[in-house]
Amino acid sequence: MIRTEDLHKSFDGVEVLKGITTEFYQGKTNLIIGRSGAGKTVLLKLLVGLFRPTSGRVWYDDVDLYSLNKKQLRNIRMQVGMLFQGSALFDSMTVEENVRFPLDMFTNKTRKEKLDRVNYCLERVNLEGVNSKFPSETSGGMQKRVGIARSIVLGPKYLFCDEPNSGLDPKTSIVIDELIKSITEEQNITTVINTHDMNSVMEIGENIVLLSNGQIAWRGNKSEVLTSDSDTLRDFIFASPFLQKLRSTALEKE
Ligand SMILES: Nc1ncnc2c1ncn2[C@@H]1O[C@H](COP(=O)(O)OP(=O)(O)OP(=O)(O)O)[C@@H](O)[C@H]1O
Repeated sequence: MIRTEDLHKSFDGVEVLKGITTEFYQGKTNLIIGRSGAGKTVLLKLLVGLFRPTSGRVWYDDVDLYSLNKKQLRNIRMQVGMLFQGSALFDSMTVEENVRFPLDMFTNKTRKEKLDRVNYCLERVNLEGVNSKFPSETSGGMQKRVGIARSIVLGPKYLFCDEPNSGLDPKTSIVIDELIKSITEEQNITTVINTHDMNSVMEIGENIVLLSNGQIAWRGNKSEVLTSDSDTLRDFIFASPFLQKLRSTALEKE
């Protein structure tokens, strides 16, 4: 589990996060949602340790992230997988080399052990046999799956995904969402996903944190979305008249 405790973050005196206290559960897909500028990326960066909070704490289970020295931080980082927006693959490396990269960086495994692990992860994302292709020779959805294989190659306890569906069509997005959810469950990972995607909210929203103006405006799961009486949530999720009508119809049928 990851827990934040009264997290504040300011830039040049402007407060962007105003006291975030919440929990992200193990074995679940935890979603951070909210309008542009709400503070989602800043929160994700604080969770990963890319920014320091102005005040407050981030707990990885019983470890206080911002009290760690460099060596302890490196140990925690080895337990963290990251899936970046746009996949962030190295263009000059093959798929195999991309997925192997964290193993080369952080482990002393033999070449054979690394290859076995890479092949296992590629198989897990249904990409066996593409080892020698370059990212430019694969589709956006395949690149995303290579990114997922790379993010799980070290067997992370914690997985952070920044807009995993950006640039993907709705069907491929669902495939990626389902893949992240099933890997999260099967490997009991604490997965935190920053997303704008309403399909993701309704498909894999097991613990949803809605940020608005740097604060938590609502928290719940996908089945609570439809019936919530939070105005902020309703304005965000059911932004179009079409979706508002769909919601009213669903509520009438209850
Ligand atoms: N490094 C920074 N320095 C100064 N201000 C920043 C910095 N990073 C973010 N901000 C500000 O923090 C606020 C929240 O930004 P953030 O990127 O977290 O929003 P977001 O919810 O992720 O939006 P989007 O969905 O558009 O990515 C914005 O007003 C932004 O300008």
